Amino acid sequence: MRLIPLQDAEQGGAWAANYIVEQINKFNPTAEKPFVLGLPTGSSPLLMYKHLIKYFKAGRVSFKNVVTFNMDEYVGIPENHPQSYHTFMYDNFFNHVDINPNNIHILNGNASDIEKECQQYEEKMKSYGKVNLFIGGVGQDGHIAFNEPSSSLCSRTRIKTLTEDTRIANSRFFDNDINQVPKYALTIGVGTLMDSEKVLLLVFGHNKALALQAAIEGSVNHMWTVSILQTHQKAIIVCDDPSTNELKVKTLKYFKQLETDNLKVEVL
Ligand SMILES: N[C@@H]1[C@@H](O)[C@H](O)[C@@H](COP(=O)(O)O)O[C@@H]1O
Repeated sequence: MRLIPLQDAEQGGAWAANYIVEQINKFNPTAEKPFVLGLPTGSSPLLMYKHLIKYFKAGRVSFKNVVTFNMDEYVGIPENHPQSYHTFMYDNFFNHVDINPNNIHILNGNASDIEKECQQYEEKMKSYGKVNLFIGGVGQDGHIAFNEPSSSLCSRTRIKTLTEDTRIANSRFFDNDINQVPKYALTIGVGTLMDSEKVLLLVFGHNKALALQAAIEGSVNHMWTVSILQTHQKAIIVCDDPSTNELKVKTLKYFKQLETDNLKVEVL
């Protein structure tokens, strides 16, 4: 696993956006052979999207031949609800770039047959071969997508019950009222994420320090689903300074030395 310890979320967002641009351009996608990109929501990727839009407008990247799959979506709120992940993605990214709407995939949390919806999502992903790069965040309890503690580390796309911790954390988007936060979500599984060719996680803020420690220094454990990335061949975690609070000084020093040449951020 690579750890990219940067100063703040601004640098982290720019680093991740540059990495995505580089990966897409290197792949040289076409309509027949698109680049498949997995995408997250939440506050962690906001600056990354901001930079991606800027790089698109500067002509550094095109999303014309990029196919996207989102990680998750709430169950039981309308697609056009201000806090749905559909709304988030169009407002913060899709409406500002040249992506073909037919190439956008987001789970339908209002599907009448949830099981079928999840199975078709998996099949659609497989129809492209694999996801080339999945971007993610992490919850305070170490969840990736909505794979809450004790999720099977081999899980596939399915419905999950959100923990109280997650609902409290996400209530900041719902007038600080936990009762407005949906109880369920559809989410890709841990296994689904692990099938991606590359995974890049964004971890920012002191409230993510325990999750980052579990991810880097802990043992692989279903109570911290993020820890499974230790068994992925090509995983990168981009983090800011406050999120490293629980790491050993030695651990942080080691990664900083390893990545000396890669910690310069091009915020164009
Ligand atoms: N399902 C999402 C996760 O995919 C995300 O990683 C997490 C952290 O969000 P934030 O980046 O806002 O801290 O929130 C939600 O629970």
